[in-house]
Amino acid sequence: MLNSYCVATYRCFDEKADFTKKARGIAVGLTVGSWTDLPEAKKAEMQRHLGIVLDVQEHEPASGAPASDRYADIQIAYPDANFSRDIPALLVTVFGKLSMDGRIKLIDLSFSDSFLSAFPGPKFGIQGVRSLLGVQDRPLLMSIFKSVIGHDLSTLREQFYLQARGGVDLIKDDEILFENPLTPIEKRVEICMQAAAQAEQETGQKLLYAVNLTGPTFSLLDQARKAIDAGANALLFNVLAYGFDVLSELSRHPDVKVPIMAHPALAGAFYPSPHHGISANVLLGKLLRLAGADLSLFPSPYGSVVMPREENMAIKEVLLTEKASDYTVSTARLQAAGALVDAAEQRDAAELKLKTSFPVPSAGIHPGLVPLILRDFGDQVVVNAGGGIHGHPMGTIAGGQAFRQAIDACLAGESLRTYAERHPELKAAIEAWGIKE
Ligand SMILES: CSCCC(=O)C(=O)COP(=O)(O)O
Repeated sequence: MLNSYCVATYRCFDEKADFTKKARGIAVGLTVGSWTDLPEAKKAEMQRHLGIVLDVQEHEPASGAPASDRYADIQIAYPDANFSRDIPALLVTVFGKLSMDGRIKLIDLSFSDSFLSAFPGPKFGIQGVRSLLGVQDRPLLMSIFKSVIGHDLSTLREQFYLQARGGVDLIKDDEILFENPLTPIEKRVEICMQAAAQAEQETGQKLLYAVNLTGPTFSLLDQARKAIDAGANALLFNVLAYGFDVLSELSRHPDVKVPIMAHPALAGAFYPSPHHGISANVLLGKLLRLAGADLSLFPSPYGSVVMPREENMAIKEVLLTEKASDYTVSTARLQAAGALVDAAEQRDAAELKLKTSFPVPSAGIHPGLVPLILRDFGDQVVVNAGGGIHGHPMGTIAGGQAFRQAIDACLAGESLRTYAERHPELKAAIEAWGIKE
């Protein structure tokens, strides 16, 4: 019987393992359990459930490096017949027990067309977010609420207004602001949207406010409805504390009519080790886009909490790509490895049906980093800052303005330093934080 397959790529470290044997062990162990001991008749029956080794690339340690650096990149194809069309089932299949079995990291995932088509992906995507804001021709700017715990609604309103007046396109809640008696979600949305309307009258600029959707899982949809009914036009969600499936269910729900911004809280427990966990491009890229995040936040290579640049570029690539081949594995490749492929289910489509998601490199961002951000990410990026806006020597409004000026300077092809001669807010920001080139 024919089949379709999702493919996991692992980096596996071992000083002396037979990696080909290890790969076969994974392919059989995580699918049918045992193979060589099965009678022939049973093998025929189980064939469509059997994992297949697609590739094993061994890498010996460089000269002078310790033997423990020896590793192999192993690719295994898993039959879709073994799991339901949801992210928990896929993750438990390909990296459930295996994630605890030695020095092994999940470094990539590809999907069959059949699996992919179970996911609508981002409801808005980059184009949808841009249309809501009416901004098509430049990178977006986001500001983060800071010092929100223990403050009341009027303080929050004031903080929101100052951020909005600085010319930011989006404002997000701090991820540590939960449901609380001082600033409950509907009240928070109400006063912040009033401040947004006031600022819009003065600046002519639209704004999205991503309110933090928190609480027990089963009450999240009601919380989202409450926030949206109160006027929320975006949601912030701490995806990894809940799981990808919770995002997936929320984002596809018809009542959730606003973009969802995924916060990376807890991601450091998964991606930074070279030997364990899930790589950043899978965790904060492919899986978030599949689960429906319209925007994905992650640490940048330039600021305070850093992620290596190549990992940032890999996340960007998978959030922005429109090529189906970046998310799928080719039918021919599977067939060459002996897989019994159903070409209609696997399908080699040219274009990915998922909308693109905005990359949001974050943490410790100040105006002097804007040239680097735009060099690496181009126009399809959200420049995001908390301290880099509120900590501006001339205040929060000037903080937003300095960022907008830095973006304008880059788009005009002018250096920040010369642009700053005519823009005091940018000048003050550069004096405070410098420029990184
Ligand atoms: C680690 S990525 C998330 C960034 C974030 O949520 C944040 O609050 C960053 O604030 P900052 O003052 O460093 O811009």
